[in-house]
Amino acid sequence: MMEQLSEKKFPVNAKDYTLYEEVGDGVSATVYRALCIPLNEIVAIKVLDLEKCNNDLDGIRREVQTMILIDHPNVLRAHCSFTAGHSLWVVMPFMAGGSCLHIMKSSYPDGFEEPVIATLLREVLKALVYLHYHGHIHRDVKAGNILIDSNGAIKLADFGVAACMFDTGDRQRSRNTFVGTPCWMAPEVMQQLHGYDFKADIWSFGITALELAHGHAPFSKYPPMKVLLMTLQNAPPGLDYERDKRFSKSFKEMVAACLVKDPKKRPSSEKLLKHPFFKQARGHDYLARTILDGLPPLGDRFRMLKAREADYLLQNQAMYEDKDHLSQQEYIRGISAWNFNLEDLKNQAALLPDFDDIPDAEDSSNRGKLREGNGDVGSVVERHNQSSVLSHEDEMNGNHDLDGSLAAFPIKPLQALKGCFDMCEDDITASSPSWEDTMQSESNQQNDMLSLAKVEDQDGGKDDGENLRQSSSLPRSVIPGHKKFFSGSLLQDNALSPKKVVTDGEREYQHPKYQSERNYSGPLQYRHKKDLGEDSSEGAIVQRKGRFQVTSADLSPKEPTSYFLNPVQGGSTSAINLGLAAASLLPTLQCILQQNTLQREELVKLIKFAERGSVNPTDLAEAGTSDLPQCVQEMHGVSLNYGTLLHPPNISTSTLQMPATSVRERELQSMVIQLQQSIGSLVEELQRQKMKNVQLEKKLNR
Ligand SMILES: Nc1ncnc2c1ncn2[C@@H]1O[C@H](COP(=O)(O)OP(=O)(O)OP(=O)(O)O)[C@@H](O)[C@H]1O
Repeated sequence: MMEQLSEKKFPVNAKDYTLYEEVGDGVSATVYRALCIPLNEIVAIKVLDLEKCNNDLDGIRREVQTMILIDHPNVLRAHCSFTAGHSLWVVMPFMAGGSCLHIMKSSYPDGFEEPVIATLLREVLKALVYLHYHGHIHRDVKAGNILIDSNGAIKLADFGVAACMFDTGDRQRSRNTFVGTPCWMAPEVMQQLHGYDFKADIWSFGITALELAHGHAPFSKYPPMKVLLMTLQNAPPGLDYERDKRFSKSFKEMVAACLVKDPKKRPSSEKLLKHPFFKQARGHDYLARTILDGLPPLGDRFRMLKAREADYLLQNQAMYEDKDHLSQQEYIRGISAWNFNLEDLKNQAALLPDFDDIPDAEDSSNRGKLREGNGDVGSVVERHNQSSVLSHEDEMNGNHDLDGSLAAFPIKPLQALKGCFDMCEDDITASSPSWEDTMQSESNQQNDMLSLAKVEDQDGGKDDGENLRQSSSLPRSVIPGHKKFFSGSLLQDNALSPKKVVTDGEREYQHPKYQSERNYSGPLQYRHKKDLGEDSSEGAIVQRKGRFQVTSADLSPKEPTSYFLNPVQGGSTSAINLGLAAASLLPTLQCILQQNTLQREELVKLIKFAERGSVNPTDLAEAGTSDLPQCVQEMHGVSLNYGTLLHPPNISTSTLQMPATSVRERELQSMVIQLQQSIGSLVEELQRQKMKNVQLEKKLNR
């Protein structure tokens, strides 16, 4: 099928297509059913508003390129792409069933039955095996990106084409933007301290399994900031409470194996594919018979869902008053498709109401298992940050007061690290040691290439390790007149950017075959170690640095981007609309943002410094210790004051004889609290300015 498609020449001109009804939308893209007139074929066209993604056009170009070159039956491949006015059109096969999220929303609000889930997930996993093998991290695995065609065939969609959509120039410069969707995002991606690899997709896969089982992802009712905190602090979600009785032990084990906070302990996609849970997976026709049968056409379903969303928004308008600069629609969508950075996240969260009063099964599931493995997180906050003391019940629920959470945020990464990376095997509460052990030893003995070949055989797909090159050559004919797009390697440029940052103490492998692989802007950022014979299941790090640790200079196109990008010249839509009055605020906002970023960088330095454990209490007592991070030196006076507060002269001898490590820990924590407070006030200021900006913008638009 894919081969046939690739033979066809899809025209790269808007006039050759007739757009029909809308069948989906994302952050800044709308998807239409359409007719390709010359080929008389129904297609889907994703129309991206380039004005909303002015800052990473090169990244988008690469993502589309990837989508075109991909060749696997379970991965949605683009036929071609081109610009039309200020939009980018991506032409794809039409997946008449829509996304699993849409199907659940319209017909299975409480999730699918287990055999359906196993069938869906096995197809997704095959896609991940392929992508990971070829060095891609999908980064946005979720039910909304699992598409199904009229025959029940499954394809994983969306290569982060929209991942940059929310990035403004400032955000890019802030160098700490996340991409992905908070509910599905792995803790290490949130932490941003050690880089992440393809195991991040395994976490998202586990969350997607829960989403398919319940009809929604864990924590999906919460604002992003809260999701972030809950993911970092709580024990991983799982299938282990009352309403999950209907699910088998092997399903529970499979989910538990994916949702381990330490990425090294998560199985690779290949290994996971051998999990007994997938034995119950069936064929395409089973899906067509079960979940597609009787569904209205995709366009009608989409219209109904939109109408429901609009109703909901209307009913809850009061809740959102004065917060209209937040995207209400996106929030109601269940925070799917939020691409955000830490600072924006805090700002957004500060403006959202607290939803803690909504009872939720996931919360109750967390009762009793919270703090396992990272039990000190909450207590540290209680000891050291009076402003963010949490009630016991809230803590047990993982339902921290939002303000408290915000206030406490900067202290958390330091603590949460313990939870994320020192997590013991107990995390896999329901996990069967027998499966894990068996898989581990099997995997160690097996030749990865052989097992991969087996997987591909099942698909009838081809993968002999040369696939990347083969697939690179396949679509050369797809876009006439754009050969330069395909000349040379798929991963042609930017790989050896002199600005590439390698995490301390860790090397970045570059196989000669992939030496020209890019190192930023999207999933093609990492290298695979298989060719070296290293076992990827042991967490071989293929990516040490995400696109968002790259400076704006790195992001400047390294080759002409005229392929589809001529209409866009930078400057966000909002900036264009601001007008003079609003523009006068910009320097202030930029200044605040810059300060904010600097503060954060200092914090990260501090955290890294603390991790290295090189701070010694006496060092802290000596002013001007030169090798301490700047922030430690600057905070020196504060640290001593806090030290006095924490250990007043009349406290007990046992406290005075506290081990050096805990003294050091306390001192560092007090510094972090100080930094946190100044960040807090900067964030507030930024927020005030943003509000003003929005009001001015509104006035101007009237
Ligand atoms: N080829 C397709 N056929 C049918 N429907 C599609 C197709 N591609 C996308 N859709 C629908 O459109 C929705 C949005 O598409 P897509 O995920 O690509 O946009 P996005 O802007 O990247 O969104 P997000 O950021 O939420 O993932 C999908 O969830 C799906 O329901």
